[in-house]
Amino acid sequence: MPEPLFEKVALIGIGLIGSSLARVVRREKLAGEVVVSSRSASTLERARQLDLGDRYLLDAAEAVRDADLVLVSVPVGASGAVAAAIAPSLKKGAIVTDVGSTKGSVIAQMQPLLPEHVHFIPGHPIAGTEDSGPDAGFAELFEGRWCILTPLANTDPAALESLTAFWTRCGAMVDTMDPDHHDKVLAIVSHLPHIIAYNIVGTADDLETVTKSEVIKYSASGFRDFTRLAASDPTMWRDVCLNNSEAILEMLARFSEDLAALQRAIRWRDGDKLFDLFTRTRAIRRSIIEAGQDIDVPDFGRHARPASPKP
Ligand SMILES: NC(=O)C1=CN([C@@H]2O[C@H](COP(=O)(O)OP(=O)(O)OC[C@H]3O[C@@H](n4cnc5c(N)ncnc54)[C@H](O)[C@@H]3O)[C@@H](O)[C@H]2O)C=CC1
Ligand SMILES: O=C(O)C(=O)Cc1ccc(O)cc1
Repeated sequence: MPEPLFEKVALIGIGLIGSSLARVVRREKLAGEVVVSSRSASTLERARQLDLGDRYLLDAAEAVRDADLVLVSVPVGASGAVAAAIAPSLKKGAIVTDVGSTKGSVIAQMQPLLPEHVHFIPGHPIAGTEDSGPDAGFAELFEGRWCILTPLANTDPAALESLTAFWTRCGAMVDTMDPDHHDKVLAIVSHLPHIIAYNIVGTADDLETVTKSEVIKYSASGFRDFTRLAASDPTMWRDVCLNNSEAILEMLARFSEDLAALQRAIRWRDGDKLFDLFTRTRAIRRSIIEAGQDIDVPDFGRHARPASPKP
């Protein structure tokens, strides 16, 4: 049987991502002891009912005491407050990591507050759903998905190796990346799609000439796909927008320019232009499927395990 990778793991935040980590850590026996901490007593009680850990503490500072691995899974805007709370009780040599969707801002908030005697290695699993809270998590969430680590200039290679081994045992494939580059890449592949979804669903909701019941009744699958993303957690996405604003605004500017070009092609009945764009974008979808990254998020959370990644 494989050895636990860490003696004590502390989970700060036990929502979709924290609880998925708790479940996979338990299933794969990656830790001798799992300590769960949450800001709210009701969430902590729910985590206890779901049997997500060995101990449950409202006090994050108490939870991280003696922990070898600290996993921070809170909205990115709360990263600084969590770092301030846990800093005084972190064990020498502990690995502190996070799962936040933005990296530059999380590093700016946490790094200055964490003691030099810990290994801070920011991270981001590219895996999730539109649901939130401890009931929403599942052990298979990270299977076949990428986890991006953004080590800092002085990151200890042995600590990076341990964290890489951890994510690999959670089922993920690990890549390392510069934090600024991470924020640019994620702005286009994740943050903009959510913003576009929030916007189109908001526009439909605001229409005067089409009623809300018509939007619901006749929603084609294209619109329904947008509503899934637009149902994502408001706190989390407010924080993503405010904490990666530079990259998001840069990508939105590009997006708006390209949308204006598309609008122009429609107005001037430039069928060739439309056909060329739609052909190019169809090829992207096919490449995603070939790469085995076409996991159907709405289904695998609730009904079935994800398909194994293709080699
Ligand atoms: N939901 C998703 O699909 C993904 C989310 N992420 C990132 O993971 C992190 C957690 O997201 P989820 O688990 O989805 O959120 P969630 O809403 O399901 O859980 C958030 C947890 O953080 C706690 N929390 C909220 N505000 C807090 C505060 N001010 N101080 C301390 N704790 C606080 C909540 O009590 C809860 O336990 C976020 O940074 C998000 O950007 C990363 C990948 C995917
Ligand atoms: O639900 C979806 O389609 C997602 O895109 C999930 C997701 C949300 C945020 C992340 O930082 C990573 C993955």
